[in-house]
This record gives sequence, structure tokens and C-alpha cells, in this order.
Amino acid sequence: MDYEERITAAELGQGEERSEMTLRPQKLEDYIGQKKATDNLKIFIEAAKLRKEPLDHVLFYGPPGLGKTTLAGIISNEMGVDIRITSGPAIERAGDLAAILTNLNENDVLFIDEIHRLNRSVEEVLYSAMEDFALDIIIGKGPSARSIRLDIAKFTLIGATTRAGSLSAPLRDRFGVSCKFEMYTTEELKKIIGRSAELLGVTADEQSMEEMAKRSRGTPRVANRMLKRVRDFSQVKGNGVIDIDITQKALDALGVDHMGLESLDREILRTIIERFKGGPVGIDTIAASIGEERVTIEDVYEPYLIQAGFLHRTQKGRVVSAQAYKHLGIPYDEEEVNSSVKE
Ligand SMILES: Nc1ncnc2c1ncn2[C@@H]1O[C@H](COP(=O)(O)OP(=O)(O)OP(=O)(O)O)[C@@H](O)[C@H]1O
Ligand SMILES: [Mg+2]
Repeated sequence: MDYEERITAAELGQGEERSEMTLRPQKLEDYIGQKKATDNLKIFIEAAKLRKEPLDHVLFYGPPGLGKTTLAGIISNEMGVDIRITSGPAIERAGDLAAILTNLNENDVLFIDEIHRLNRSVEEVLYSAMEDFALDIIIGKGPSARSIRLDIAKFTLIGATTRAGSLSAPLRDRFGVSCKFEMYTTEELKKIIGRSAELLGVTADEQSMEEMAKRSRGTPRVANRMLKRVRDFSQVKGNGVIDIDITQKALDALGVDHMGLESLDREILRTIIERFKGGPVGIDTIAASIGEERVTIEDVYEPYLIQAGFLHRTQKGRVVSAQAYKHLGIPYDEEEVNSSVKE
């Protein structure tokens, strides 16, 4: 199966950007879950509006597809300002960032996705921009070169990252607010699926929504993708109405099991069990064994495998749990596993 076709893929497939836009809530009251983050933000937004100032710079971190981009859009809506969306790898040179910054209006939001991937020279320009709303520009070359300071509009930087640990300390310190994104509960995902179904004009019964929610690995993006694939199934193989029967058939056909694991999740677990006696084994070794990039495993697959209790991270490497053996139907020999853990 192509990477793009995986329901867990962190990247958006063709045309998916547009369909994600239509499913994105625009207001804070329509944003489901992440209560800890949104309760605080609500107060900060209110306060900033009262002072007629931009919101403090905000850092969002957590696994892909949990609604970071969506929440950034909502913040700009609630503040009544424009949002400019870009990403770390897209800003190649300091000049690119300067161009973006000088085009912002007072109190606007600048959203930088994958902010841990900014290069050094760009990041340095960001420091004074965040702190003093100023750019230091060097004019001329050699002995006659001089630096001038250019004021820019006050703005809010919202940075998003899957790995807060990869951010340099000076950058991290310049964010006034930082929000950790948690995986969603089945109940929350069910609400999200219900909302999306309404927007897409499809009918799904309670039981099938519950089933999809349970198999969405805590991730709204996965839930929405799943809903769309199940809808396709119901239109082609059923009567267009989503019920539990068609849901189960569709998800089986997609290779999503009852815990929401996909073939690659199972391959990760199986590899650790069959080739490394259940671990501990280093992430690079796992990546090489299954021919997948380390970052993909770490950012996209592991968070859910850990959350669901199939995998543990230890000092010595990854270890699968007895539950993973059970899930894959592989006999669990406690003694053998323990001896390999102690080695
Ligand atoms: N809290 C939510 N309520 C309703 N829908 C949501 C929520 N969070 C996310 N979604 C839906 O999930 C989709 C993915 O969300 P979004 O693109 O914001 O994720 P993300 O965290 O920015 O992902 P990435 O880290 O990969 O950029 C959106 O299209 C949106 O419809
Ligand atoms: Mg995003």
C-alpha cells in the first residue's frame, strides 16, 4: 500500500487539503476536546482583546493530526485578525522570513508548522522579531556594512511541532504560552465524526460512529479520513447509509483492526517480537528492519502504540508489552521475554 493511502499518514493526500478545510471548525465553541489548552487560551484571547494587543506567542506540540493547524485558525478568527500559514522547511532563507514578517498587519497571526525544522539563520531573525517586533538587517558588505533595525507590526507567532524537545532553548523560551495536544477520547472522536458526517451530508448510526471513533487512534484527522472511506464503501457496496455492518467491512478492507492498528503498526510490533525477542531494541534498528524512516515511526506510529499500551520506551530501547503479543496472537513466554529485557 502506498504511504499516501495509509489512513495514518501525516502528510495530506491529493485534494485532501481542501476537504480538510471544509471540516475544520472555525470557532472555539465548535472545537471539540483539548479542554486544558482551550480553557487557558480562551482567557488569554479575551485579555489580549481587552488590551487591544496581540496574543502572546503560542507553541503547540503533539502528534500529527490532533488539530494544531485548526486551533491556530480558530485563534486568528477569535482575535479578529488574519492568519498567515507557512512551515519551517518552506522558509529557506532569512530574507524569506523577513518578507513574510514585513507583510503582516498589526496583531496578525503567523503560523509556522514544523517549527523545529527552521534553519539556524532563519531562526535567529525570528528571535528579535518575537521579542522586539524588529528585524536587524545588514546593509552593504565588508568594512562599510552596517546594521539597521526595522520595526515590524506586532504579531502573534503560533509555532507547531510534533517534537517540542527538538526546539532550541532560545526559541522555546520566547513562547509565552505552550500547549500540549493530547489524544482524543472515543467520546470526543464520536462527536467529531458526527459533526463531519453532518457537514459531508452522510448518515451514520450511533454504533458505526462509535466503532470508527474507537479505531481512530485518538486522532481527528484519522477519524475524518476513516469516515470518508467508509462513506465510499457505503455508497458503492451499500445503500449510502453507514451502519455497523458496512463500517466493519470497510475497515477490515482498509486493514484497520479493532484497536485501530494498521499494517505498519502491526509490522513494527511483529518485528520487535520476532527479530528482537520483544526488545529492548533501538529505534534506528527497528526503522532499518522495516524500511521506514525513523521520524515517521517516532512521530506518527509510536505515539498511539505507546498510548494504547502496546509499546514502551525504555533507556535501552523499545519494548513491546504482553498485550501486543496477545493482540497479534503470538504466545507470550514471560521468562524468555524477561531474560532478554535483563540482558
Ligand atoms: N478539536 C477538533 N474538533 C473538530 N475537528 C477537529 C478537531 N481537531 C482536528 N479536527 C479535524 O481534524 C483535521 C486535522 O486537523 P489539523 O490539520 O488541525 O491537525 P494538525 O494537528 O494541525 O496536524 P499536523 O500536526 O499534521 O499539522 C481537520 O481537518 C479538522 O477537521
Ligand atoms: Mg497541521
